[in-house]
This record gives sequence, structure tokens and C-alpha cells, in this order.
Amino acid sequence: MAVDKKRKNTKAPASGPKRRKTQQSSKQIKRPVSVDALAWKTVDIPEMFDDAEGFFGLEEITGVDIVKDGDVVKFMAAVPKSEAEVEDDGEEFGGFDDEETPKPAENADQEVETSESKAEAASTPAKEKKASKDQKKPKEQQKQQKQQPKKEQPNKAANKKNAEDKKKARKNEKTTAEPKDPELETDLFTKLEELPEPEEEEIDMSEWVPLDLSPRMISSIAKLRFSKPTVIQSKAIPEIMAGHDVIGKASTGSGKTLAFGIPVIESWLSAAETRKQNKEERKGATALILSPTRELAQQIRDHLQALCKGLPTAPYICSVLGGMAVQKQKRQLQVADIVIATPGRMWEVMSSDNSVLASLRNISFLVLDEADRLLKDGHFKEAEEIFKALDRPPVEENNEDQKMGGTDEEGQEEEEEDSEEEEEEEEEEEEEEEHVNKRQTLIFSATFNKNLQQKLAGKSKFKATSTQDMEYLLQKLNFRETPKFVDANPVHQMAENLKEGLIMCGDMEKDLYLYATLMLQPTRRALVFTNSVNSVRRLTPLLENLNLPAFPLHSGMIQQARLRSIDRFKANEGAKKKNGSAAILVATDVAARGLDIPDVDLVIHYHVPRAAEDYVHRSGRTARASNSGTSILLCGPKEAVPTQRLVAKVHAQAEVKAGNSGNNTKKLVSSGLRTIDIDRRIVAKLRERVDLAKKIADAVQAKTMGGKEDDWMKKAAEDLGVDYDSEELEKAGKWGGKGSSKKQKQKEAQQMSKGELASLRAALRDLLSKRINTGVSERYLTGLDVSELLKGEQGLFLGQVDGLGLDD
Ligand SMILES: Nc1ncnc2c1ncn2[C@@H]1O[C@H](COP(=O)(O)OP(=O)(O)OP(=O)(O)O)[C@@H](O)[C@H]1O
Repeated sequence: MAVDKKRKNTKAPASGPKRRKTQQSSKQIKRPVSVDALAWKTVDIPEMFDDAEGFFGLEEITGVDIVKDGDVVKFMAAVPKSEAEVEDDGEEFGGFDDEETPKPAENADQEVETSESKAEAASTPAKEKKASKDQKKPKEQQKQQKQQPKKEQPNKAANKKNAEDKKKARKNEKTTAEPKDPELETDLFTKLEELPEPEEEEIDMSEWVPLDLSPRMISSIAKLRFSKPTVIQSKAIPEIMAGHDVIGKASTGSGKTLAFGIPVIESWLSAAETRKQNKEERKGATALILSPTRELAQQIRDHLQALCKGLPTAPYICSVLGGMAVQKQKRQLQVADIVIATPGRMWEVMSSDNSVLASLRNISFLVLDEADRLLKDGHFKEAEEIFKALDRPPVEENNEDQKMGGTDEEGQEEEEEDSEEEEEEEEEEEEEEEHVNKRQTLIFSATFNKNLQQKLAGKSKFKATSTQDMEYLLQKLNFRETPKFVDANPVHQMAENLKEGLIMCGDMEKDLYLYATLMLQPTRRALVFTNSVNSVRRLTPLLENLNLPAFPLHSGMIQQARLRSIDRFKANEGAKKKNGSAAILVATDVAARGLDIPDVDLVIHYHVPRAAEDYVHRSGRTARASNSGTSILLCGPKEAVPTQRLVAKVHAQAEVKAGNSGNNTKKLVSSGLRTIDIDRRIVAKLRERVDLAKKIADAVQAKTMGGKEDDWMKKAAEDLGVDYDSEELEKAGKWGGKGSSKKQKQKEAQQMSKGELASLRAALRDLLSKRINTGVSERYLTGLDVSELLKGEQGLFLGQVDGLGLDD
């Protein structure tokens, strides 16, 4: 549960601490508690079971009595006598250790009541009410309101007032020396909390006003320090708030998450308020957001939770993804207001549990983030199943009885029933339509294929050519109207502040050029993309041997390890230890979509991406929001043609709009992709280190893989019906062919003795400690000296500025 504790404390100091104090002294009594509300504690399980897809989700509970009341089993747990339902239930849901604690739906409404009424009482209710009224006023009146968010400082006002009141109270206490008033006694507990918050610089939020958001939402956005909406936010939010289905396209890092997140949360806020007023029950989740990767799903959750932190009350947001315990996710889904999920796990949970489906059937929003990726490849089937299930009307048990046969005498009745059934079917259809019509569908990505874009923009007709087509799935989505196509960047596909470069190198020299590129700008946090899991496995230790803090990320890793790598990269771990070099994430395309990691300055494509959109998304991990960044493609001779094709595709539209013509190479240059001439003499001086580091990495990997390889070979030998003897088999050429020299190398690496390995390490250490003379003004290249060099006359040895010559 994302509850703004700070706000709670500052706005309602009198009630908050008092409640805490009473709890401390109150006796614990046992009351019936729902099984989901018990303080489950996760039992540590060995790491080897971590990725058991939720099978191993052990939790334990203590201090609970199980009482049988007739047929009903009740769980009696200790609840502090005076504890209010709305208390921070961080302990209540102790089992949800990888998520914020959920709170039951009723409590969510309760929360609206309590925290808002407190907020209103403690701050400036008149202003808030006036502001929400003003939202409905005509434009000219809103003009006056424009400055309002700036003026509106409920927290500060409340703080100041409370602090003043308390000061007065303290003064009274001193002068009158009367017995302690309980109110004043409470005051002692709040001494620290009442300290004024550090003054934040005021932020002008007037540019958000035309979007017609609630004052509390604007004030929450202000806490994120986002002074104005991005283009996609300005264009998409009003359409979504007006109830339309929307397909939104905007470049990477341009704020698409909040473009759908803000209206979704606004909708939850107003629905929660309506429920409160009408004393209605919660009817399940408000939104289902689908994401193609687990990391992105977690990130969307974090992003929305950050937005909710500034609200007086917040929806419970949960993520449902593979690699986490299924049971826990099912429990969370019972109380979730906003669900963010990967399609595979969502479908697994939905199809196995009717209550999950029931709680999602009434969603107001279905959001597909990174839609083009989501409606492709592995996710296609599950996505389709999810859409179908959401639209399917609930099966009523009575219907089953009606479908059973009857006697002749009942013929007449049957006919009547038939017509009744028909009527019911019609009603059901209507209901279904009604049901579908209630839900808005929102689709976002930075890339949609060109044909589809034209169709979305209404320039040509939708027609799916196969059932494996994205258009087919779009049709399945049952938009309630022709969706509004909002294109925030019709000309350029790439982020505005991105510089793109290309380094030509030999096919076998990529490791060397990768290292050189990293060394020439060691303080820039870099994300290195490869096309295969094996390359990640090979490159990470290679870079580590070269004293660079590198972390792997690929789909073959267990989920916890994936998240750990991202966290370590985010924290720039190892940067200080390793000669001041910034952290490096070596990843497959699992990291290409959506990941928003602050301060990634450099993206290196170790392999040319297989598709143009992958290039766009990979490169989009840098130059996000208003930041700048660099994307560098390492291109071997064999990759030259696909690279030209790819980049021409990415920049084609910009070229056409700019009225340029000419061959692809010219286009590459004119569209911003520049070839970078790294001084080859410097690169040559790095070769020995890279070769050594590679040998060490290969030896270690071969030794680790050795046993597994032998197992595989044994099995293969069995399949061939021969005795297993790897040497004999190799001699006989059974393992020959294309991979035989690689195999030979692997074998050599595997057979390297400990002593040999140690001497290689010593030699590398020695090399790494030496400075490399760049041959220019007697300057040297080492981990530390490079940053020095780059700060000063970088142009001297690189030919251009900014280390790699991407600046003019
Ligand atoms: N109005 C805003 N002003 C400034 N920064 C913003 C604003 N809205 C969002 N951001 C920030 O911009 C960054 C990128 O946002 P987000 O991750 O939503 O981009 P995106 O368009 O979804 O990118 P991608 O296509 O790569 O998924 C985030 O760090 C986010 O906090």
C-alpha cells in the first residue's frame, strides 16, 4: 500500500501519534481475521529453488488460533485492541515481501474517508473544494485558477498551522503548569515529526492545468518535480479522460507511462470517492496493464506508486509476473486496484482461478504497454486468451440447469424456455456489449510498423492477413470505438537528445572495440546489448577481468538475479572500486524495452540488432526525458548491409520530411548517425589486455561448463548408439564440422591448470596497472587517466569532441 506517511504525520499530527501511543500500551486481543489478512512471513528457501515459477512460495504464520464455528473455520489473530482498520497495515500482510503491502478494498475506501477528511480538516479545505469546483468552470474562470497549484500548499499550510498550535500549547503548558493534558502529552511523541519539512523550491504547475486534472493529482505530480507534461502526456491524457480508446505513439523516454498512468489513477480516485459517497462495495480492479517483460512490469508499478505517494489516498498496485510465487500473487489480486502483469503469468493465474477473472472483469482500463512487442512472438497466444476471457460474460449456474433435457409434457415449457433462452442470450449479448463498452483500451509504444500506423491514422483499412498478425489481435481487442491515434513524434523515431554513432571494426575485433569504447569514456554508465544469452555470459566476465564493473541480464537468469543485476547497475555498484569506471549492464533484448534507468549515458550495440524497432528501443535506454545520451553501433563487415538497411529504415521518415534524397550512406550521415574514427593505434595498444582477459574468461567458463558439456556428449553418444569417449569421438570426426575448432579451443581452455590460470591473471594485472601511451603529447591511457584526458583535449587523439566525436 502506498500510503503517504509523511503527509499523514504532518497533516494529522494529533491523531497519528496518539494512535501509536495507545497501541503501545493497549492489550492484544484475538479477533477473527481473513486468511489473506494474516501476517504471513516468507520462509527463506534455498536459492536453487528461486526460479521454480512460484511453486516454492513457502510462508508461515505464528500466533494464530484456528477455531471451528459450525462449518466455518475462523482464524483468530492478535489485533491490538485499539487498532483502527485504517492503520498502516504493513505487518498485516507481512507475507507480501516483494510488494508493497496491499490493503483490503473496504479499507481503501475507508482510507479515502480518513486521510482525506483529516487532510481537509488540517489543511485548506475551502481551497481544495473550490479547486475541484473550478475544474468544471468555463475556461476564462480557469485562467484565474492557473496559478492555483502554485499557491496551493496544503502540506506546508497544515504544517505551519500545526506547529503554531503546538507552540501555543507548549507555551500554555509552561505558564499554567497545570497537570499534563493528554493532548499535550501526545505532543511529546510528535516532537520530531512536527519539525517543519525542508522547504522545497516552489514549482509552477500551470502547464498541467489545461489537462483538467484534479488538484490533488497536480500536487502529487508536483512532488515528482515534473513542471510540465510531455508532448504525449499533453495529447493523450485529455483523450483518455474524455473516455476514448487511445493508441499512443511517442519516442522512447518521453513519459508514456504517466500518459496512461495519470488518467488511470484519476479514475480510481473519483470512483473511490463515489463509492464512499454511495456507500458502495468495491467491484474489483480498476485497470489491467500488460507489459512484455517482468522488469518493465515492476518498473511501471514503481512508477505509478511514486506518483501515488503524493496523494492523500492511493490505490493498491500489484505486479503479476513469472518468477514470483503464484499463491502470493493470487492473494494480492483479490485486493488489487491496479494490476500490472506479463501475459504468460496473468493468463496462468486467470485461467486457474475464477475469482481472479471475476475481479478483473469490471476493469475500466485495459492497457497494453510496448504493444507492438506484446502482440508479437511468445505473448500472442496468452494475450488473445486474456482478451477473450475479459469479454466473456460470467457463467451463471442456473444456465447449466436450463440446458438439461426434460419430458414430453415439458415440450411446451421447453419452447417457452427456448424463447426465454434466446431472450436471455440477447440480453447477455447486450450485457456483453455493455460490459465491453465500460472498458477503455489504451495502447502505447514508441514503434508501430508503418502499415499499421497508416491504418491507425485512418489512412487505410484494417485487414489482418493472418491470425498471427498484430492487426488480428487489435481486432480482438474489441475497441468500443475507433481508437484515437495520438502520435507525438510523427517525424523522428529516435529520442530528441540522442547522438548516434557507428564504429566499423573486424568481426573478430568486437571485444577489443567494445573495451576501447568503454575505456574512452569510463565514467559514463553504459548498457551493452548483444543478440544472444551466450554473448552476455561471455562478455560479462571478460569485462570484469579488465577491471570494469559489469553485470549480466538475460532471460536465462533466475528472476531474483535479473532484478539484482538491475539494482546493482542502478546503484552504479563497483564504480569506485574499479578505477572510477561507471557500471556496465551487459544484456540481451530483454532489457531493450521500457527500462527507465537513470543516468545511462551510453548504449552500445555489440551486435547489430535484428530489427529496426529493436535498435530504436535499445538506443532509447539513454537520452530519456530531457537528458542526453549516446548510442554506438559496433559494426563488422558482415553486418554493414543490414546496418545500412536498418538505420535507413529508422531515419527514413525524417529524411523524407526533410526532403533529402540520395543513397543510404548519405542518409546515415545526414540523419545524425556518424561514423566514429577511434584512433586505431590506441586500440592496438589495448589488444594484449583484451586477449588475456578473454583467455581467462574462456578458461573459467570452459571449466564451469565442462561437466555439463560432458553430460551432453554422453547423452548424444547414447543417442548415436556409441560408447562415450570424447577424445575418440573427436578423432573420429563425430563432433567435427563447423564448431570443431571452437570445440578444440574450449577443450584447451578447460584443460588449463590452476597455475597457468594464475600466471595469466598476474600478467593481466600487470598490464592493467600500466599506463598506455596514446602517442599524443605523451599522454597515457589507463582507467584513471582517460577521464582526465577526456576532460581536456579529447579532440586531440580522437579527432573530435565528446570522446567519440559525436559533437559538432
Ligand atoms: N512530465 C514529465 N516531466 C519530466 N519527466 C517526466 C515526465 N513524465 C515522465 N517523466 C520521466 O521520464 C522518464 C521516462 O518516462 P517513461 O519511462 O514513461 O518513458 P516511455 O515513453 O515509456 O519510454 P519507453 O518507450 O522507453 O518505454 C521517467 O524517468 C519519468 O519519470
